[in-house]
Amino acid sequence: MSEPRQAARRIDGKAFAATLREKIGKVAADFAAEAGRKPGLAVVLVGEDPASSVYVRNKGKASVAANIESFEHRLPADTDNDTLMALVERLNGDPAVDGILVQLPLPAHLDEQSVIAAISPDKDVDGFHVTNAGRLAVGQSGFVPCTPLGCLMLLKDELGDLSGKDAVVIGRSNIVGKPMAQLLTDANATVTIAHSRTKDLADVVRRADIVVAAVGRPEMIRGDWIKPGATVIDVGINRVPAAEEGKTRLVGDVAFDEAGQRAGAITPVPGGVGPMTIAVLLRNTVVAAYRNAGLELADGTL
Ligand SMILES: Nc1nc2c(c(=O)[nH]1)N[C@@H](CN(C=O)c1ccc(C(=O)N[C@@H](CCC(=O)O)C(=O)O)cc1)CN2
Ligand SMILES: [Mg+2]
Repeated sequence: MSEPRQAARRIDGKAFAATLREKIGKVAADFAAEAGRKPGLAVVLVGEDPASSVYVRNKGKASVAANIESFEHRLPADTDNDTLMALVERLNGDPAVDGILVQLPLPAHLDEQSVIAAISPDKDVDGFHVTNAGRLAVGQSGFVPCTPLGCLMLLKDELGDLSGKDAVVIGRSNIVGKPMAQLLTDANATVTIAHSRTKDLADVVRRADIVVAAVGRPEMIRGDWIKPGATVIDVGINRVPAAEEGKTRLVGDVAFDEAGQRAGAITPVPGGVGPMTIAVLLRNTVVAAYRNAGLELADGTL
């Protein structure tokens, strides 16, 4: 008779992010002592989307706690492209601002791509500018999008060397799936990118030692798709109706309870990948500050 399986280890992204933020705070203080000013992060929010408002507020609070100057710009929902571009241009030229972030999604009448393109690549701490996407693709140093870099940090902490591991990334967005696949490839994993047209997705996932789910569909990845012992990173944040009338709850793209019976380790939602996004944003901002000030930050410090 086979032994009942041990439940998967829960990868505590919240705790990992807290430790990282503390380290970033110390490096930011060192920067301030050397440069005579704190690193600066400008966050731009257009409109009043409730979730975006919370994320922007959290970014501001996390910045201040990590010795980073926070510049918050809240613009009305009917802001036009020219006004937004003029603000981005002003921030590009502001020496107190090391990082610029425009909170997404933007209202539908604004063109996200042209706004991202207007941000100076050297202040693009989200890593969304084509210049930074290109730098990542060809192995030059630039800014890497926060969510996939946070996932890589959790994976390395959990597994150590990723060399030769079979990894599947489910989702091919410019913000998560594509950069995630690039980072895993650079870490010498063997990477498959799966998406909505992938045939026999369950079988593709069953071969993987590492599963990164970033599809935006609640609990789509089922427990019996998971190879026993695999490491599962769930990027999904989906709000679904809760059992109690009128309430909602957050779930990932992975059916957590099922997958937790087979995985070796798994990130929860909430408390897994989400908190890493903001911690890595602060990290990228401090790195930007050192670069923009022409100061040396030793490799591997952050
Ligand atoms: N310009 C950007 N826009 C957006 C990004 C981004 O990285 N840059 N990412 C998301 C939103 N986001 C940060 O902006 C973000 C999302 C979720 C979390 C997080 O910590 N989530 C918690 C749960 C939160 C909740 O209870 O609702 C978790 O997963 O534990 C942080 C940041 C889209 N836009
Ligand atoms: Mg649009």
